[in-house]
Amino acid sequence: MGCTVEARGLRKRFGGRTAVAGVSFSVGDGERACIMGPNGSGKTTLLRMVSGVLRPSGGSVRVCGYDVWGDGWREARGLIGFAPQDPPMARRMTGAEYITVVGGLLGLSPGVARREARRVLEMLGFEDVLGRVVARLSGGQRRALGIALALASNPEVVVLDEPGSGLDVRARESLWASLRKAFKGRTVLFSSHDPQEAEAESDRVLIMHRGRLAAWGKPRELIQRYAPKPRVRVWADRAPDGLEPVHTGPGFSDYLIEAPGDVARIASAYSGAGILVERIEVLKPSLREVFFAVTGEEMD
Ligand SMILES: Nc1ncnc2c1ncn2[C@@H]1O[C@H](COP(=O)(O)OP(=O)(O)OP(=O)(O)O)[C@@H](O)[C@H]1O
Repeated sequence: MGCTVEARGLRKRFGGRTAVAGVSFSVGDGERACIMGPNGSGKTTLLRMVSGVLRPSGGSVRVCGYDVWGDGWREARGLIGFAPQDPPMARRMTGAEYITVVGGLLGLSPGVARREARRVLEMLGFEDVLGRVVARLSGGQRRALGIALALASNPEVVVLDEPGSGLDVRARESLWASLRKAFKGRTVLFSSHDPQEAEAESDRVLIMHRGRLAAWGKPRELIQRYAPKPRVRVWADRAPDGLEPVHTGPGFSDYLIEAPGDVARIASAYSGAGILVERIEVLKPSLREVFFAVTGEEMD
């Protein structure tokens, strides 16, 4: 199970606005790729184009060798399961009706759609949503229903738009524990705002910034390439002269730790200047630092 996804020069314009500005990447058979980026950077637009839901303004995407927006669309669509961040659902339907009606639009028989969706929902611990009315479901429960539908057709490629968003840490961990089982062997693309989630759950990370690909690679390689050194963040209402921060924000300054003793040297520069330090934290190299290094912006 599983197959490759290859995007070449994918572009999307909405009126005069460019949402995705020529993005190329490939995800190998059975790999899990995470698309990271701030709000509005083009993640959803990219995932919708890859899934065959939104027609690109230019470029191409192949899934298992089939051209999603060309003559292979029928085969490609049958191989992809897409779970939008906020799946459109009629509020008066029950979860089970949603699965059979929308599953039917995707070509699934009612029996297969219900059986497979129930199997996935049991794995996710959300089987009770089938008997409940959509209007009474939480955002997380609706997302679970969307994910169950995406997996019901037993797709080779699974595309999930921010599966973990809006969930607290514990709910997100339990969702991922189940997703890992449900994914087995499949090629997966998902988007996330969370660098920790990206690092833990993906083999490759694609960082989007203003519709472009700012960096692409394995998490460890990206960290090694863009942010190999730890930083120390000092929280104080001002910074002393003579130290060179790599980054400053409201109430804090960041300094690179380049040699043993740097943290003590920085702390004593603050105390020597008579500045009261509220807190000092060491930021280990992570995708958060990579994101900052390649885009010049902090992840939210
Ligand atoms: N249907 C649309 N019509 C017009 N503009 C759109 C449409 N969809 C997206 N955009 C614009 O395209 C850009 C990228 O949006 P997109 O939703 O892909 O970003 P995103 O990275 O997924 O953001 P978020 O993290 O907030 O979900 C934004 O400027 C957005 O306003």
